[in-house]
Amino acid sequence: MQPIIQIQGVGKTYDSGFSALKSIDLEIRRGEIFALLGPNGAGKTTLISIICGIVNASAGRVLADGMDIVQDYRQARSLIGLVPQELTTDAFETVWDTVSFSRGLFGKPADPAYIEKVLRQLSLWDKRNAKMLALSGGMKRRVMIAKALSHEPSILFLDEPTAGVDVELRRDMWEMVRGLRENGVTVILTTHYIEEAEEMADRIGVINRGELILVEEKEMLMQQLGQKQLYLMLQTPLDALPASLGQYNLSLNDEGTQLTYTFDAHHETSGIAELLRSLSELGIDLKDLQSKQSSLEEIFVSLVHRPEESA
Ligand SMILES: Nc1ncnc2c1ncn2[C@@H]1O[C@H](COP(=O)(O)OP(=O)(O)OP(=O)(O)O)[C@@H](O)[C@H]1O
Repeated sequence: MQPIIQIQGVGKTYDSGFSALKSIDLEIRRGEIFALLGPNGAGKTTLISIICGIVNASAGRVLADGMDIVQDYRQARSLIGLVPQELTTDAFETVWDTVSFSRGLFGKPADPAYIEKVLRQLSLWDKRNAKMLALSGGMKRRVMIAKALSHEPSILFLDEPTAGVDVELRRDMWEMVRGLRENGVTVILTTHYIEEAEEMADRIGVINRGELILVEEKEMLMQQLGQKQLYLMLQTPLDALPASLGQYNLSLNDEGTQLTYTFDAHHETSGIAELLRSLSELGIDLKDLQSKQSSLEEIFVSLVHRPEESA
């Protein structure tokens, strides 16, 4: 199946001479949730803006459902909904008018039943006659999503959708994004919340300093990273690991004062209970213990802070 978005050799050098994107090649699959993860200034917004026709690429091309976003701009753009980072609405307009007007901008005939459905989905129905200025920040953000969905796009871009929103709204957004995917909408979100990518995405792309440094299935990433460590601080230092603990994946550190037990976080039984029993049988007393999950965060941090780049 043809990818819904094909990004081919896309580069961007701003007028200032700053090279924000090097040469990006990426294909977005139909119906997936793709998270573009990267630190501030990595180039996420620039890439999205190019795909949405807001910023011109300096090199390369982008196809949306096979259509060139420059040559076939109108057709390609009508497939795309964009929820930008900044809230841009007319303060004195009502929610209903704002969202209906957006639909009109794409040349779609009015469809009050569809607008109602979107507003209800986003828990905005009760607020339909409220003026934008009277809404809370979270509600305004919901309106931005409603606007982006108003013309029934098959691709939705969410640029930092949950930056600065409360936990409840974040959950609602995730719920909504999943609902959209069930209806066949492809969702591309940018985030620097690793938790968000972990929770939502089918695939993850990591972008740093204008380069796409990794694109991977989330499950694969999590499997590779699905290790957990348990640190056991000992009352009395050990000279060496007792032979009877050989069955456990253990290492002795910090001059014999700490045992590190590594286990598979996805395995049903961690082996922790047995290990603690074995230690107790050997008379090894613990001062403290701590567990740590190796997470997407770690791979992300290690990827974006590669030693050769920090030099
Ligand atoms: N119009 C512009 N002129 C010059 N440089 C720009 C312009 N717009 C963005 N940049 C620079 O390009 C780089 C990438 O910016 P971009 O907004 O794409 O990053 P981002 O990954 O979306 O970051 P954030 O998470 O902070 O939104 C940054 O260094 C930014 O300062």
